[in-house]
Amino acid sequence: MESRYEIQRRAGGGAAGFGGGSATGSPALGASARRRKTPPRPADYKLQVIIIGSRGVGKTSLMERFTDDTFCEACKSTVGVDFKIKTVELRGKKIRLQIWDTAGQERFNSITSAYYRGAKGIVIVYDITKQETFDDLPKWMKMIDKYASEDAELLLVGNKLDCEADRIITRQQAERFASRISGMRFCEASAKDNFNVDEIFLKLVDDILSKMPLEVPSRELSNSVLSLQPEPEVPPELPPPRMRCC
Ligand SMILES: Nc1nc2c(ncn2[C@@H]2O[C@H](COP(=O)(O)OP(=O)(O)OP(=O)(O)O)[C@@H](O)[C@H]2O)c(=O)[nH]1
Repeated sequence: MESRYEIQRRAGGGAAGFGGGSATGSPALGASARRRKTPPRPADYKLQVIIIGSRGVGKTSLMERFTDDTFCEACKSTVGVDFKIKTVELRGKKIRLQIWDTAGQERFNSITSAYYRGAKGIVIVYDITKQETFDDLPKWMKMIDKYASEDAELLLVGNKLDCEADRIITRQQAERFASRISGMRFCEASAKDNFNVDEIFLKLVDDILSKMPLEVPSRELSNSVLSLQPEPEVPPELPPPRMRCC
């Protein structure tokens, strides 16, 4: 699939994620080291999530913050699509999450649209400091209607919450937008400050899993999401936790 499309691979990017691991071991390893190595438990599920939204809203930054806990101040624009893999455990299941980061530039729509179909979850990002990125949302919704699976979970994310002083789009505006779309959740985040980033992806995965038949006792389901990572510290200028979506 990759060779059919233009895929930009950033340093440390997704290419290594597929088929990764070194189950067969390397000749340089001693026999005892090889014996000691326990093969990782295979994933129970493989899920694909796609991140869409206008140019420069922080799609790549959100993905990289979640997968590698890194942030790039001056990133190159994504060309076509990129992806990263992260394995998470939720609801007693091991999930191999494949995150597709798409280019925001319209000229890549014919490439990126091919990745909507397989996505169980779609993160639609705008920049809270840029009106045009919010005005573009109906355009992204049209792409979803046209190319995505009907049962894909939708999450609207207002990114760059650390730039509160430059905010143009109010939380209420975005909440109104999300409330008009059936099943769409809404959340504000900051890839830069690592605020609400884990929550975005984990909540989305949890919503996807909640629609799948799982053989897990119900008492295990109650404390699944967010037990993976400690709650991020809330910077003083950010809204109190009860305002957060995830
Ligand atoms: N202040 C702030 N800047 C951010 C945040 N997230 C991303 N940026 C910056 O915004 C710029 C664009 O970020 P990207 O992650 O490349 O945006 P993108 O949506 O992937 O852009 P395209 O690939 O062109 O579609 C970069 O300079 C980032 O450093 C954030 O949460 N806060």
